[in-house]
Amino acid sequence: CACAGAYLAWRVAYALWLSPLRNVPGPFWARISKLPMFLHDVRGTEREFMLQNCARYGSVFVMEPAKVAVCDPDDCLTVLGSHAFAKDALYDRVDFLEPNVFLTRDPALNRHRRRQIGPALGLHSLLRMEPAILAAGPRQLLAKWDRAVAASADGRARVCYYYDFSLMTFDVISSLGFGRAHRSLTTGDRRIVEWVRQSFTLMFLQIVVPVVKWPPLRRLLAGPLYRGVDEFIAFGARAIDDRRRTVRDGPRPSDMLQSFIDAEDPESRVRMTPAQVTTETIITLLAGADTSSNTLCWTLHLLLLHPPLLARAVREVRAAFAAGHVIAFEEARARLPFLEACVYESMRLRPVSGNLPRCIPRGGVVLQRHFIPEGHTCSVSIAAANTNPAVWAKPLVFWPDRFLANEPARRRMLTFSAGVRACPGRHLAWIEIVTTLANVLSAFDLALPDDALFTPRTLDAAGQPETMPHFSAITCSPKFPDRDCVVMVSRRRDAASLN
Ligand code: HEM
Repeated sequence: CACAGAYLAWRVAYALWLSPLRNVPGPFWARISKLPMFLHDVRGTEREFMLQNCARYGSVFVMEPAKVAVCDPDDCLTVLGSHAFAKDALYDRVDFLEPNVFLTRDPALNRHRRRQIGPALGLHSLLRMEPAILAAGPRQLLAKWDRAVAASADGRARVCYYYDFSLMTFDVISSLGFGRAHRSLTTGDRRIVEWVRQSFTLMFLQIVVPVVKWPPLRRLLAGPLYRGVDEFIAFGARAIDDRRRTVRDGPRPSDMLQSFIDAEDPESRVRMTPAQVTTETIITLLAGADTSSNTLCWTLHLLLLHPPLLARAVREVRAAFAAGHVIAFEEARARLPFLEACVYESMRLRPVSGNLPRCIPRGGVVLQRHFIPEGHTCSVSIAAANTNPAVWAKPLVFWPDRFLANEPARRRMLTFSAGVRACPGRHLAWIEIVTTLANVLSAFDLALPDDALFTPRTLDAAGQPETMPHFSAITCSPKFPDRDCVVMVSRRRDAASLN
């Protein structure tokens, strides 16, 4: 007890008088221990921690004894802009996947791999894959909702869009990455979804409780997870074998799998091994499926909470496209500026990406006039930067018009990160999100159910419609999707009758 007291006294004395961060503002307990942040992480309230402390202490504050939060958009660009701010050493703890583009902290490997996978994820190449994206994405979703409406007693189906968006985005990336049509949204086959969940859980455990990696304990503590991941990797390897056999006698499909197999780093002329191809495909699923589907959920939720904006988006879609026309991405981009602005605004206000932890490089850095020395870490808070009142007018209001014909505002929105490790999957995400929303608004009328808890009339302290609770882990997702992500769907009426 005496030892614990002495240790605590030393921690307090160090934090208040000796720490290089002693003059940086921040909550008292965060200076003393990592525990407050850890508790926010496990409770999924990291976003609140960042927003509240940014409002209270400013754009740089102490979030752990040797770590600062970065909430000013220009500072975020400084940190994200160069490989000098390497990813946090925590990423090294994950060892069940080959070194890959997402987890690696090595700038050389990251650049090399981005040159290999980049072309497949570029807009031109994705537009060639668009028929497959639309088939696994919006077309599949529309067909499912059509069947639900047809089966309903009164032409109004009650749909939980959280699960449907989630299965749909898994189907899109699985189809492109494993080389055959995946239709879990239609068939209910959740094998790949389960494997992805197991991979996420194992990743989390390896980072937080690294003892699960110790061979005598790994099967005991996390046996099913390791088995699931092994099956996932074997599944990817089979997909590559199958593809090699089929292209021997037939045409080369233009999908992500083929692009990854053929990808060659233009500098080193090196291609990926089959194991690397599988790992990168798994990484795109981990990085790209939940992020895209949760963004769809937040956008639809926000539109349902703002009926005049929803009606405006519907009018725009129906004025631009005839009923029954399946809207493709380039068409949507050219003719649906307001819908696009709604997606930007939802990504700004409800970014699904969490904090991005980085190491302070040699020589340290000055952020908001505070010198942060090397050996410390920082965490870019996308949520706080995207709502920083120094940059954004009415930061907590859902106001899509701010993004209409406003390129500088679009560039300030950090949801896909920025700089050297910015999201390489953003074009695929945009294609999925915009084509899904455009086609849904074209085909169906949407309304909140009578028992909805969050409606345009339930207002928060700032007088804005209160949004559903969320859980921030790797992405920020709805906390009670069965209760809060429900919509009544019916076939479209005349757009003119919408208010
Ligand atoms: C709305 C959807 C998405 C959002 C908001 C999003 C956001 C992000 C963010 C913030 C990062 C940086 C992470 C960090 O530095 O730790 C990132 C990286 C990454 N994302 Fe996305 N992403 C989305 C969709 C996708 C999709 C669809 C794919 C794949 C097709 C993808 C693949 C990746 C990869 C591979 C990285 C790692 C890049 C690197 O470290 O060099 N993402 N994403």
